Amino acid sequence: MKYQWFISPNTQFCELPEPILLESGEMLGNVQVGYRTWGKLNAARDNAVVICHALTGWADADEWWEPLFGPGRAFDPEQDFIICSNVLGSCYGTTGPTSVNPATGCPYGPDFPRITIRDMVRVQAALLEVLGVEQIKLVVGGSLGGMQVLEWAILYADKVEAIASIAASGRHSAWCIGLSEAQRQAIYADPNWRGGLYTIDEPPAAGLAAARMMAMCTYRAWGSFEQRFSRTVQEDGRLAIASYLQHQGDKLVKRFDANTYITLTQAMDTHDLSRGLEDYYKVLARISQPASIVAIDSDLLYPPTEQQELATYMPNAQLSWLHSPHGHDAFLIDMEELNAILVNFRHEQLKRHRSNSRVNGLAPVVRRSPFLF
Ligand SMILES: CC(=O)SCCNC(=O)CCNC(=O)[C@H](O)C(C)(C)COP(=O)(O)OP(=O)(O)OC[C@H]1O[C@@H](n2cnc3c(N)ncnc32)[C@H](O)[C@@H]1OP(=O)(O)O
Ligand SMILES: N[C@@H](CCO)C(=O)O
Repeated sequence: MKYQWFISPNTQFCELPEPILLESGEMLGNVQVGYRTWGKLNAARDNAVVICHALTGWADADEWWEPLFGPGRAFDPEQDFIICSNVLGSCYGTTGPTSVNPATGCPYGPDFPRITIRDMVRVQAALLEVLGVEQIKLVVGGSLGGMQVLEWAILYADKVEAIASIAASGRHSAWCIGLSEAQRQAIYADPNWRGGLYTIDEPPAAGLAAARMMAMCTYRAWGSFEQRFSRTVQEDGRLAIASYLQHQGDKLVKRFDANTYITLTQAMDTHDLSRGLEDYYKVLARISQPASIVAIDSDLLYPPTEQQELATYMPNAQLSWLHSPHGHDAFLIDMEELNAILVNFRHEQLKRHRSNSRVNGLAPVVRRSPFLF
């Protein structure tokens, strides 16, 4: 089987001018970022909307969040300068385990450094610096994207005007870490894994497929599987649910890399907004931007209690419910409902901005410090 990287022809690339100091203390040089933009940066350089993607996502947000784009929708290229970049450590155009390590001339593979959500956000911030963005209207994302959103609010508090974090938590739970570890062990158990030093023609496909099958069960919900598959047996004799999961596993293997899966799930496991700072609840209290916290009522992976906690301790947060039978992945499925939540939040943000401008007079345009943290 041939590995196929799906990097869309629309992807743009940026070589970051400076190395990135990772949270581990390691310097990562020659960082390339794969990204997309829609709309134009305005003269004040303050109309940016940053979209952060989920675990196996990529920069083409107008594909996987297509109904959220357009006039009057959550993201309007006539008004917004919308940016979505592939995360650090991924295999869709940004430096990660499949990239060539300049020190060896070979792909990093398992030697790619351990990274964190903060490292991902610092890479995004460095890209925005290159693009000339001064101020960000909104940072938005679901799942892994939602974790990045929350880190953005803390790391770049002076740049970020509002956030929308969907189906995410402020620190990865034991439940999530346990599920991720089981998925990684499935990859390690594949004889082709070879400590991560597999070849492009013999990847640990069975292990990665099994990991995806486990993950898919956590991205959906009991009711949605019952409704869709029940105990149906297909003409080929397989249970429909088994056949569906096998299909999802095979599909991921054709578009994703096992070392990348390990790198990104390990990064998610480091997620804790309070790491190296102070008490977790005090850190949540620091997030003072207007925040839309979206909970999916059927989410088994990041259950609503986690978003309720975020909204309780973040001083300007509002909790919205995405009612769906589909579980965690509802933010990629029930997009009209999600769009309505985000449109409503953005309208309120605009009203607040206008009434502040009336009270205070128009704020002068101030040249702010660069994005470097
Ligand atoms: C925010 C982000 O950045 S993430 C970026 C977007 N993420 C992704 O695209 C990740 C991968 N995709 C997904 O997670 C999902 O496909 C979603 C959430 C995007 C969409 O979910 P859904 O529309 O419910 O797709 P669903 O889970 O039903 O899968 C449909 C597939 O299963 C197949 N399928 C359905 N039933 C069966 C069955 N019994 N046996 C075999 N295959 C089956 C369908 O034929 C279809 O195949 P295809 O995708 O190859 O055309
Ligand atoms: N379905 C998402 C992961 C869950 O957020 C993805 O494949 O990226």
